[in-house]
Amino acid sequence: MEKRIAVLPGDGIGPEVMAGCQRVLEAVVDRFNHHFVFTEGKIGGCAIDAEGTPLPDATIKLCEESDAILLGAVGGPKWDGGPSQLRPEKGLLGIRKKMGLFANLRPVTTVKSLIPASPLKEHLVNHVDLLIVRELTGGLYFGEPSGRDGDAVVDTLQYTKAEIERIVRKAFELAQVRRHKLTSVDKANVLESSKMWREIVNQVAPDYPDVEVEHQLVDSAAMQLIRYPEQFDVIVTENLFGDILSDEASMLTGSLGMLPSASLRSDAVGMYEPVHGSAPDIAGKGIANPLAMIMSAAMMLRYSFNMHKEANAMEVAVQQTLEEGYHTSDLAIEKGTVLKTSALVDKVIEQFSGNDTVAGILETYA
Ligand SMILES: NC(=O)c1ccc[n+]([C@@H]2O[C@H](COP(=O)([O-])OP(=O)(O)OC[C@H]3O[C@@H](n4cnc5c(N)ncnc54)[C@H](O)[C@@H]3O)[C@@H](O)[C@H]2O)c1
Ligand SMILES: CC(C)[C@H](C(=O)O)[C@@H](O)C(=O)O
Ligand SMILES: [Mg+2]
Repeated sequence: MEKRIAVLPGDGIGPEVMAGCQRVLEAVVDRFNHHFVFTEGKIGGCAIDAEGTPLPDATIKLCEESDAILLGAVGGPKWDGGPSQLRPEKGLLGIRKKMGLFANLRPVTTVKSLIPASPLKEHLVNHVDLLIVRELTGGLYFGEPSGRDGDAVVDTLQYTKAEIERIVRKAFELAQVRRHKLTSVDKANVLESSKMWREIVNQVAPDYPDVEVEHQLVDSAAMQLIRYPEQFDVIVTENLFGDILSDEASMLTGSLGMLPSASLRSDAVGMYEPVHGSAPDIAGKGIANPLAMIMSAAMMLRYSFNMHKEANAMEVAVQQTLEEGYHTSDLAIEKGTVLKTSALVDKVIEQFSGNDTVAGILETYA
């Protein structure tokens, strides 16, 4: 099956993890006779340098004409301090908005071999498997007015009922196919937007009688994620809270370099982006963890292309590689082997021929 994939590597470690991800994808599709056409576009700092804008028209056109988008990361100190329209991050926010990608799914799953190294191991032995559903095209990131007026500064937190309802319904639907629990996170003791958010969750809840609903205030939820992470199945929350809670939750897996994400709308088109950023402190060293990017591509196979067996094979390959002790230096595995980015990608690819579990998945479905 032919699929057109827009590839936006971006800045810093973005191109490093994207290169690895594409190699794994090519290894997977070879086995299934798919035909993926990868077309590269510029976004973020590299686009500012080349075209004078973080989101060139050509990149928007490429994304609009593609079946799915892979995004590495944008930003870095080189572009800090410029005017706000010339920030790499504007390119990322712009493409999310332009493509209407309102639902950002950020799964957090612990890996067995990483648990012994965690200070939270008592909780992680019960295997944490939660999903943060972050609203992605509204809230403080996009509200107007936003800007400065002399010594005053303003950002606006704005949502419509329709924007809240569509993300809340998406989260309920996801809870229905998981463990039937939804935690809505807000700041309803202070914010009017959160009060409306909570009302809407309660209004639509009767449409999903098989889902248990609870509300948590965001400050307490941040604490609960560390104290008792097994309590969560699906968490739904607004844009900024979701941004912060997902970086926090990444530590349950051992590294920010482990968290993938899918940015979705109502049809099959989606953008797949690791939760992490351009990691300027390690960029260019060849040591970035490519697994978040690789697992984001697995989400693309699942959500945009309906290729569940291929997605399973990619995810199992990643798990097995870690179980065998191979990892990048951001993770701590007892008696493990630290590898550079491209050597770890080689190990993941080897799983497709060498590992019984992955080979089994491939054989069963091929
Ligand atoms: N989606 C995105 O494009 C995105 C997301 C977050 C931040 N950013 C941008 O990235 C730049 C740097 O931001 P930051 O330093 O606050 O966050 P960051 O996520 O880039 O890095 C935070 C820390 O995590 C480490 N890290 C992140 N990803 C890693 C990986 N794959 N492997 C190993 N270690 C990894 C980094 O080395 C760093 O120590 C900023 O310009 C920011 O705006 C972009
Ligand atoms: C770079 C930034 C705009 C972005 C966000 O806040 O959405 C990032 O932190 C993320 O989590 O994807
Ligand atoms: Mg973030």
